Amino acid sequence: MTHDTPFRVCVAGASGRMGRMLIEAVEAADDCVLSGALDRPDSPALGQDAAAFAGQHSGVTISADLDAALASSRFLIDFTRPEGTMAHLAACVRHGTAMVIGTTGFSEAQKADIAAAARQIPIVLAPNMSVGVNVTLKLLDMAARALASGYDIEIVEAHHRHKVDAPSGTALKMGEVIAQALGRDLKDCAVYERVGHTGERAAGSIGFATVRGGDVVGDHTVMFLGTGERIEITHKSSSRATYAQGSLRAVRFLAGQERGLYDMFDVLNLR
Ligand SMILES: NC(=O)C1=CN([C@@H]2O[C@H](COP(=O)(O)OP(=O)(O)OC[C@H]3O[C@@H](n4cnc5c(N)ncnc54)[C@H](OP(=O)(O)O)[C@@H]3O)[C@@H](O)[C@H]2O)C=CC1
Ligand SMILES: O=C(O)C1=N[C@H](C(=O)O)C[C@H](O)C1
Repeated sequence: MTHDTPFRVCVAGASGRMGRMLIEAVEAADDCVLSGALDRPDSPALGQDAAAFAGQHSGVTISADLDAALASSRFLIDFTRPEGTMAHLAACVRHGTAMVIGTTGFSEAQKADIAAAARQIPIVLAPNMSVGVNVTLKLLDMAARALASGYDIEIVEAHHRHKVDAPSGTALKMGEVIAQALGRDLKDCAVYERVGHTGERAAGSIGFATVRGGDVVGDHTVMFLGTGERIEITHKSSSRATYAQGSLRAVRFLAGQERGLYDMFDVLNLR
């Protein structure tokens, strides 16, 4: 698929935290135009101008009419909830619309459905669109290989009080990258909670801890805990703009793809 600029971009979850950030980013980008803004049928935002929250006028009205929005769009950026994304996915396949999916919390079956849809349309799926987090994933791969024995690995993440899934998609991806670097399967070594008489730490496990509160945009720390020393690799987001800018890089990348499932390593040439 190749597309002429400006890229016609529809944003799902238009009145959400990320939806608003994405609408501002699309409006500000020279090579993109906002062609649709979607929200749920019961959303109080329906009928409003998509940029009204910022005191601006985009000329695009927030609607729940998926087919109408996709008919005039070549790309859908979706940061909603898994059930929303799955409904949008089916419609994008019908319309041949490329998708950037930032939603987290998918089940294994939902991930398989996304991979199946990517046989027909191009999709970028990533739990974190920021350049910094994706570079951090590469650092973690290197650290895990170098510290493969003698170091216990724990992943701690913190997010705002409104986040509904845990651990974060980013923390899970960090766990997957580390497990893969160590030749393990995260499913076999992840420990998601500890309470009561837990016994000693299981050798080779990867532990997760979740903090929720306030307006934390997104903090992730991976600890490699050895004897006599520990290494901590931390990424902290201070603005959602980095996720929005990463999403627009994904749109530009998808403009050159016919079909297939990609992630931000593909977009950022980090593979
Ligand atoms: N990949 C990345 O870089 C990032 C990923 N995320 C992920 O993006 C997602 C959204 O985060 P955030 O913007 O903070 O969440 P918000 O709750 O602020 O926004 C979600 C939006 O999606 C809408 N929505 C919810 N359910 C559905 C549905 N079933 N169908 C259609 N629309 C729906 C909401 O509408 P309503 O308000 O009416 O419910 C709202 O407009 C989360 O999964 C989060 O983890 C977040 C930041 C970065
Ligand atoms: O819900 C959020 O806010 C975020 N979600 C993503 C995740 O689950 O990893 C990315 C980022 O951490 C912000």
